[in-house]
Amino acid sequence: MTAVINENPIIQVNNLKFFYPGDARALHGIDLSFPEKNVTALIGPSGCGKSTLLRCLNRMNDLIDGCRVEGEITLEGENIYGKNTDIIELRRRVGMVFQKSNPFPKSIYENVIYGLRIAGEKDKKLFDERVEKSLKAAALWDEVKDRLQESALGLSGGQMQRLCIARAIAVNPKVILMDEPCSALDPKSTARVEETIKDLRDDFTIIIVTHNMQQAARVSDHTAFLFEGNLIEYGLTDQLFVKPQVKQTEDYITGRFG
Ligand SMILES: Nc1ncnc2c1ncn2[C@@H]1O[C@H](COP(=O)(O)OP(=O)(O)OP(=O)(O)O)[C@@H](O)[C@H]1O
Repeated sequence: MTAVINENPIIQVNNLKFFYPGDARALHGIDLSFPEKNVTALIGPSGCGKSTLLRCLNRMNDLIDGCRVEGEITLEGENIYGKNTDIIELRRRVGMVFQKSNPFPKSIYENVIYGLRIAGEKDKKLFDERVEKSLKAAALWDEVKDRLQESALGLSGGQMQRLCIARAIAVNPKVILMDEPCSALDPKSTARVEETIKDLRDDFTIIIVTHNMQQAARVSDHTAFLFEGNLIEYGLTDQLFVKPQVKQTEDYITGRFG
């Protein structure tokens, strides 16, 4: 199914096909546009291609030897699979938060400014500003402001995940990709991260993969439902969950399969 939501799209996916090594096709020609400063959820049963699609958006799949991409993805109008794409700059503009938080064995402060340091930045005043701003945006500042020089590994699981969000924010991305960011968290930490995601939509475009349909319904503005490498339905989250247009979507969200 082709779905286009022309509400200031920041990313456009055009006829995207993705093949794992051995020509195993995981995406069969996806057309989808992600509106700016919105939260879009990718849902669907295990193996439907959610993570593959997400990882195409900042070329994380390039790390897999022998994979192949066909079609086009544009970020602010530019083809990210073009010959002249600077991958490091692409991943600065399209950051990523993983399923399992992955803070570095460094201080909280150093974790947040990590991306700035590797980009060659040395300005201490800018570091200080960026640490405060990013931790505030990730709703972690109040909990850590008095122990910024302590190891990030001493934080709780939920705090570590919000630190990873702060680390992604610190390099001023346009888009933040999140792959099951709450799946390793308890319900209270999940609620904090979900609140954070909702707050971030004022400044960033968020694309989140989730197995949890309640979570998609709580945090996202738009939802895309994938099945066996195809986009089945895409629309406003409220409409998709209340009045799905396609029988397969209805069957999935009502728990008939999945
Ligand atoms: N590195 C890989 N090499 C080969 N095939 C892969 C690889 N990663 C995923 N696949 C296959 O691609 C298809 C899509 O996988 P993907 O991980 O994108 O699905 P998903 O919807 O995110 O699933 P889940 O919800 O279980 O994480 C599956 O058939 C999967 O087995």
